[in-house]
Amino acid sequence: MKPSLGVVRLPHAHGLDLPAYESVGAAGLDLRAAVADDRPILILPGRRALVPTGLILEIPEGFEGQVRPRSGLALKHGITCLNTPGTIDWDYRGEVKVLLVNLGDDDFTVTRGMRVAQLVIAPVARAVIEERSLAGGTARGAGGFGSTGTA
Ligand SMILES: O=c1ccn([C@H]2C[C@H](O)[C@@H](COP(=O)(O)OP(=O)(O)OP(=O)(O)O)O2)c(=O)[nH]1
Ligand SMILES: [Mg+2]
Repeated sequence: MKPSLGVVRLPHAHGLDLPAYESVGAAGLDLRAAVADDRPILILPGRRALVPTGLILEIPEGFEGQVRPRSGLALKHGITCLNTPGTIDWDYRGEVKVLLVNLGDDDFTVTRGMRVAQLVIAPVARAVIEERSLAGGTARGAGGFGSTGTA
């Protein structure tokens, strides 16, 4: 069964489309910038900006929201999410915001309604924490960071 995602639109998101899957198989819902028409956000190269979505989400317990970059913005403009994937906890009831960073060479302007990121709703496991002393060995052991070779 599909989880239902509650979406509350704050006043500055009125008139903007709700997050939507842009194709039948899209994993992510595109998130739009809820900046005012006359207050676009300018992100200079190397700088970051917190972009409001104007949305409060009610994510069902047992799920999380992952705020991920859009590949088109990354490829064309070097715009990505700094803390990718951003984590939206199911119990968060503040406005969802997108932390963009400009890794490109040019200024980038975020305008009202621009699709700046995408939100993936994913199941999340919460572990029971048990403190232990290390018991069983594994073939990998402590090998990592390329220990299995490069080719
Ligand atoms: O890209 C993001 C990442 C987080 N959040 C919100 C929802 C999330 O539930 C909350 C906390 O995020 P996170 O746990 O990543 O940040 P923190 O630095 O650990 O803050 P906190 O101490 O509030 O958990 O901030 C966003 O709106 N956008
Ligand atoms: Mg946290």
